[in-house]
Amino acid sequence: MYILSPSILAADFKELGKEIQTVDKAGAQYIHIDVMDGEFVPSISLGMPVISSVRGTTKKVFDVHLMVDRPERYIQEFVKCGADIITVHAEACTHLDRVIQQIHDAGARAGVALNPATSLTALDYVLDKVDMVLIMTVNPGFGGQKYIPSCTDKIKKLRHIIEDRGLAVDIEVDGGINKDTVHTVLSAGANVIVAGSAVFGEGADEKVREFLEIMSGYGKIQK
Ligand SMILES: O=C(CO)[C@H](O)[C@H](O)COP(=O)(O)O
Ligand SMILES: [Fe+2]
Repeated sequence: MYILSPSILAADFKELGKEIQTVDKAGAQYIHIDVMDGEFVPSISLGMPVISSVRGTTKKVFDVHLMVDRPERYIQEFVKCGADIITVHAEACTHLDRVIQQIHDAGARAGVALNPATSLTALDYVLDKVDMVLIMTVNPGFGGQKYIPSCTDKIKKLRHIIEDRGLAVDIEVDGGINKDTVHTVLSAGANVIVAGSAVFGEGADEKVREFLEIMSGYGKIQK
């Protein structure tokens, strides 16, 4: 099933609730929320109070991408403020297996993100324990960057591994996804599409519909 997860990093923060409702009404199934700590990545974005305050604006899935060192410190709090999926970076966790367990114990779905330079082998012993893998298609930390072409092969390889092992793990892609690059990642095997700067701005509702229309050419769209 194909899912669109607009990244609010590119939204107008003074109208955040309305921006979320616009993409919700247009059919986006997830809302992608980027949390940056100024340590794991250079920038600082937003945290729990913002997530709590927009939680009431939509019933859609909050897809929280933690670009945070040692995320085990915050899992329970993010679930409490409304996260439905929590994705942690393999590079930020000393005990990745334990953090995945912690996310599930807190009642959320668990994702693991890999930076462009991180090998798929980081997933060898956890792939059967996660709900989603996030393949970063830019170096994390900022919106509006260019898609890194070497990530395409990684998405393809991961799709083969998931199929070979008979698993039902979603492949999310994040960074530089627009109406051109989305074809590349969909053909490679991604099924959860994050897009920030290609969605928010003028006509966000129309852009969501355009993405969903493209995605429907590859398979069933999740309702
Ligand atoms: O995780 C992220 C950055 O680290 C964002 O989700 C991503 O960059 C989305 O922005 P864009 O679609 O503009 O590239
Ligand atoms: Fe993200």
